[in-house]
Amino acid sequence: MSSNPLEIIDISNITPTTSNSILKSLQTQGFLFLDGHDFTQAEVDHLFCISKQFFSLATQHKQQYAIDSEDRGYATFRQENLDPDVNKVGDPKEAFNFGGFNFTTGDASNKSLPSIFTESENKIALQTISKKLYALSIKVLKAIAIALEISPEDGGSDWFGVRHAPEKTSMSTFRLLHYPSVSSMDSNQEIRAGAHTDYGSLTLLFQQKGQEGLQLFEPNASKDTDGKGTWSKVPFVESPNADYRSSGKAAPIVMNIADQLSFWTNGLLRSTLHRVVMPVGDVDRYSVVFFFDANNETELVPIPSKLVKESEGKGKGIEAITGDDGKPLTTKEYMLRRFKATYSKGH
Ligand SMILES: O=C(O)CCC(=O)C(=O)O
Ligand SMILES: [Fe+2]
Repeated sequence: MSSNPLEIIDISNITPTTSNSILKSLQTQGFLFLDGHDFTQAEVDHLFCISKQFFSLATQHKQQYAIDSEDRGYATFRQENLDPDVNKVGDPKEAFNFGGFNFTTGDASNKSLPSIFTESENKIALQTISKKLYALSIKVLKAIAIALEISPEDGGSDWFGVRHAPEKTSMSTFRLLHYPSVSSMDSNQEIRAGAHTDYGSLTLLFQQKGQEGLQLFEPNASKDTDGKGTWSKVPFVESPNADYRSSGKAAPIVMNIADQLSFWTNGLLRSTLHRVVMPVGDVDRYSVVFFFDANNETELVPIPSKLVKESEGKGKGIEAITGDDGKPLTTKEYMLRRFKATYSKGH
């Protein structure tokens, strides 16, 4: 197994120690592995099976569900470009986005869905997974609120919870991704997903053994790099907990901080640059990503925390994204700005 640069944190119980370890990893690397979640391996296998079946459909069929202005639906090969300054032809991948969630039911509100996602067993699996992803994200945000010592008068450990209410609209997106193998592409391209930071609150990611390629950028990770930083591989890891492995729990889930949580904390938490590179062998990569965002009208204002106050002016703070009129942007306004720059062919 390749070496792992990230902490693996068990979040089955949110204690002050767990909360502080989460905060520390998110301050230094912006990435970590979550263990002690309640996803089973069978559930994750089913999810990847649904994904594979969808992507194996004819392109013409998939394009009937073309991505819309709300970022929902199918993005075809090379439609998305996460690093347009460097990549002129778009990323060599395809994706399907579910959005407009009601997390109390787990239902997305895409205008139409291919039948593979609505067949009863698959539909129930997708609803269950969406609800679990919501619950896991809220749990992590609660731990972050505890570590940030937000006082009860200011909202306490529910500070994030009220801004990520399950039934209120948000831009949260559940995304299936497929990066075709090199041979099927006949290309020398090395990057599968260009370098970028994510846009919302936090991101959760499932990947499969033998299909690695995700890398994160670590500034000044090594003295050899002249202060420029290095790209570190994010491997697939098994749980270090033998009970979890033997009881059929899924492997630890990759988690990273996205831009808005970085803004909210005056840059105390790092929204880390990451990318996906080609694998060593000739393999496809399937990954599943959950981008979790605050409710649409949430204003991007600093979190009432002493730690956040102390980092004012030190990191990428709110001032970097306030509108020209000096008013704070809302979550949705910020997301729409970023989407505009990401799609090479538009929606
Ligand atoms: O496929 C992956 O591992 C990462 C994808 C990603 O970073 C993204 O879609 O934002
Ligand atoms: Fe990303």
